[in-house]
Amino acid sequence: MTAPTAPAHVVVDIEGTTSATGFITEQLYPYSRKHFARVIEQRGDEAEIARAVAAVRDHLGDPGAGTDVVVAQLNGWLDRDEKATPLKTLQGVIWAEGFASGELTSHFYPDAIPALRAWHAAGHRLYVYSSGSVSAQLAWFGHSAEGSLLPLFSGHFDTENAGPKKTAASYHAIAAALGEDDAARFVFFSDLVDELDAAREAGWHTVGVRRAGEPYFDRGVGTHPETDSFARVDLSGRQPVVAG
Ligand SMILES: CSCCC(=O)C(=O)COP(=O)(O)O
Ligand SMILES: [Mg+2]
Repeated sequence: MTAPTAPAHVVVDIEGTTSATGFITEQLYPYSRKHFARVIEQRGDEAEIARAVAAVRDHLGDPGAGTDVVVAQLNGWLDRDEKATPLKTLQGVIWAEGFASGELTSHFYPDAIPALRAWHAAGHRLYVYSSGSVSAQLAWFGHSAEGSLLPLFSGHFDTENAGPKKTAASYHAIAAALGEDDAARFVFFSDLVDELDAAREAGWHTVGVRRAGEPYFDRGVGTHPETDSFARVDLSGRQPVVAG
């Protein structure tokens, strides 16, 4: 029998975990709202955009829905902060434009980047699993105040390539995509207890990130190990340890 080893795959959520939800809802959400119609009209032939628009029309049960109807649906999801995959896909495309032009920069809690760098330097492989689309993730991590963090990451997962975050099957899908048979080699960081429960059900280690001022702070993280900072998390042992 081989001895259990330290978690090798560190998977992080974005909103409420590496980054402030308020920054995303106050800066990125209005930016996407402003550009939905233009992107659909001007770039609607691109495969990713066409797929997302078709998914909105499917949802509406109206294959001929015009741009105004599609945009109304997108804005409705945005108003309710529903993490619908077509909304997230189109936001990702729009935000990528904003980051590329310099209109947007990403936000990270002060402890996040040093910890990500340290875990990467210690040999852990880092991944993102977020409701934000892979395009959005690439733009976000590619444009931090400290430059691109993308070299730290070995892969990106979203609700399109892995599935919904509150379902254990999605965590199994990520492990399968990475060719990792041992679920205990994963540790997932999130601010949302339902996501942590799903990861735990799949056999992963979990760390609940509970930062003051975040929307899910009062809800707590159930029985998952809890931290208010990445700096308190030690990943050198068989399971993550949060310093008291
Ligand atoms: C810049 S990435 C996009 C953030 C976003 O739209 C989102 O829904 C993130 O949610 P999560 O908590 O799953 O990271
Ligand atoms: Mg989150």
